[in-house]
Amino acid sequence: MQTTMPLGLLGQTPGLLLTAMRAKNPLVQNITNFVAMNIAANVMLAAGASPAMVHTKEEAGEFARIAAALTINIGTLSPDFLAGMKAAASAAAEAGRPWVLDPVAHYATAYRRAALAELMELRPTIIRGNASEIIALAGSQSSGHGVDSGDSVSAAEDSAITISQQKACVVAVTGEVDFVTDGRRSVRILGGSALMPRVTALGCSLTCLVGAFAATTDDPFEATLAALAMFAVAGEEAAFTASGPGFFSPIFLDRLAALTGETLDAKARIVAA
Ligand SMILES: Nc1ncnc2c1ncn2[C@@H]1O[C@H](COP(=O)(O)OP(=O)(O)OP(=O)(O)O)[C@@H](O)[C@H]1O
Ligand SMILES: Cc1ncsc1CCO
Ligand SMILES: [Mg+2]
Repeated sequence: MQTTMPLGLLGQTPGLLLTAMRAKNPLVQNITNFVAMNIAANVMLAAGASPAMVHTKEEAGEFARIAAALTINIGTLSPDFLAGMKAAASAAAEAGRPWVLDPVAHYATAYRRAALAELMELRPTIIRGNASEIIALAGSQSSGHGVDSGDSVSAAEDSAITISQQKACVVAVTGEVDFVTDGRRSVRILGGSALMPRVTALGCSLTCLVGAFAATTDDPFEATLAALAMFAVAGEEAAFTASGPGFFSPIFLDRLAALTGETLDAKARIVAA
């Protein structure tokens, strides 16, 4: 691991957590969007987790009591999805399970803004978004266009720290260089590929994978760091052979599946922020 972080800051390295995650094969409930459902499930299976896309209000709360972690993504929101999200997040919190929020384009419409405010009341363990989403979540002016970011991660770092301290949660901002903070510890993760934002729903899939790691350790900061490092290394490796976004997707799945804990720790580039 190429890290300048003081060793004492990391209890479990991303590689150790990857090995532990695969051994556990955690059942993760994902209430995600229609665009992401298939790719996110494939990403999780390739990485070594057990995804279940269960969202309707009649069963989402009941299922959250069975699952080891829950992820919620507002990308293609509807009243039924929102009711399922609220039931599941409440049940996860009651059962002491971690839940991860992906606030896709929450700034775009009044309906999304109101829904996100309701979900924030249910206290996510981890929030993962792109730079525009995190800047807007802190109440600042962002330049997002639809679901895509128009801001740099570096411009979102202060917002991420503010949110993590005010809401007592881990916040991850992804982009060319990722940033993760729990309000006390902050790191940047280098790697990935410029092809990744040209394939839809990889960020949404990463949110689901964060859930799998959050089911593996009691430290949501280290869980988030491990999932982001796994994407960074597999993405960088996939880009060596991918000719464009089309072939990147299947090669990326193969790299996720082939990545060992040892290789992850050897190749991860994590820098204290
Ligand atoms: N320019 C880039 N260079 C390297 N990696 C990148 C780049 N842009 C994004 N990534 C990586 O792509 C993954 C998805 O992050 P991104 O910020 O694109 O999510 P997102 O905008 O929420 O995506 P979506 O909404 O389409 O799911 C992360 O692992 C991130 O590190
Ligand atoms: C393209 C798109 N539209 C709503 S959600 C989604 C997936 C990427 O966020
Ligand atoms: Mg997104």
